Amino acid sequence: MDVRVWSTPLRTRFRGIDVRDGVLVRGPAGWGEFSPFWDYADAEVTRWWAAAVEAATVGWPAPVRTSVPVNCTVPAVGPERAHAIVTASGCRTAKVKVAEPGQTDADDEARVEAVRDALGPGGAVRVDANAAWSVDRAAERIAVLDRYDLEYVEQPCATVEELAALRRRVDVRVAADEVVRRAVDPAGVDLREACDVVVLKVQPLGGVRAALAVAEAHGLPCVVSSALESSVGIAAGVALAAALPALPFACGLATVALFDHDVTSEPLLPVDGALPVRPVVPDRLPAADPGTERHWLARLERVRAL
Ligand SMILES: O=C(O)CCC(=O)c1ccccc1C(=O)O
Ligand SMILES: [Mg+2]
Repeated sequence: MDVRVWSTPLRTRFRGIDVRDGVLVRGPAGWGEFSPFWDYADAEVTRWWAAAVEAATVGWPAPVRTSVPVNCTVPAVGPERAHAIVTASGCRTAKVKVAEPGQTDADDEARVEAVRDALGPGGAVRVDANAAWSVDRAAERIAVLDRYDLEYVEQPCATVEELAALRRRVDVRVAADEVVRRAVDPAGVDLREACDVVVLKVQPLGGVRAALAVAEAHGLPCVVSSALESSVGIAAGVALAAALPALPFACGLATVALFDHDVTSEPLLPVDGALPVRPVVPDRLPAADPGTERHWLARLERVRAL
């Protein structure tokens, strides 16, 4: 298998990282991406590797749509940057990071207000708290942020039980992300009382087919989101979104906009708020330094041996 390592700075710090890197592998069906974050242990990333193997060896199920509506992703930046990110994206839906460590409630409010202002009343604003809040805190914060009209709140609390308790107390839809993708058995998690929307990510769930099975098991509306992949990994997310029987919400697949460099001369960036369903050819990999290269090849070797 052809293996290539890539690395790029991010335009804005996201999820505590400033540089994103990973591996692309080529097989008979095309290119696959293996790019688990460095804080994931080997045992947790075998599903990420399975996603790359699927893309490279068998490809993906047939699409039922030709384009995928997407949201722009607004990191924990100030209100002016937030406004500019939304406007530049051309998207009608924005996902705003909130509850970032080191920031205040006022920072979140200013960011969400700026995003609502940039979108106008016809756009959709969702927030992602990445499991930061207790049930009480979440109820309080959601009441405040919903003054700007929220489409949903993603992973406001850490556990399924907390999400269910919160959901009884708020009117805003709840989306489940970490409780699904970090579960030992993502299809087996009992989400019935816990959420209104399920977030699906191709690499953490083990590929497009595995993610489709998770969607079917839960029988809830799904949003496909990225794990901050290069355009090769985003193409797998687009394939999943394009194969889902229903797609009622915009997907979180516009994250190549957060990269300084992509792996291709034709990045999967939104046009009029949507991504096309098309193959991606990695013809312009941003080279990784020798140390990063060695770390990825060693990690890949260890994970393939599991
Ligand atoms: O959903 C989006 O808009 C972008 C993807 C995203 O937020 C994300 C990207 C990498 C790791 C975690 C997350 C997350 O949804 O929490
Ligand atoms: Mg999330």
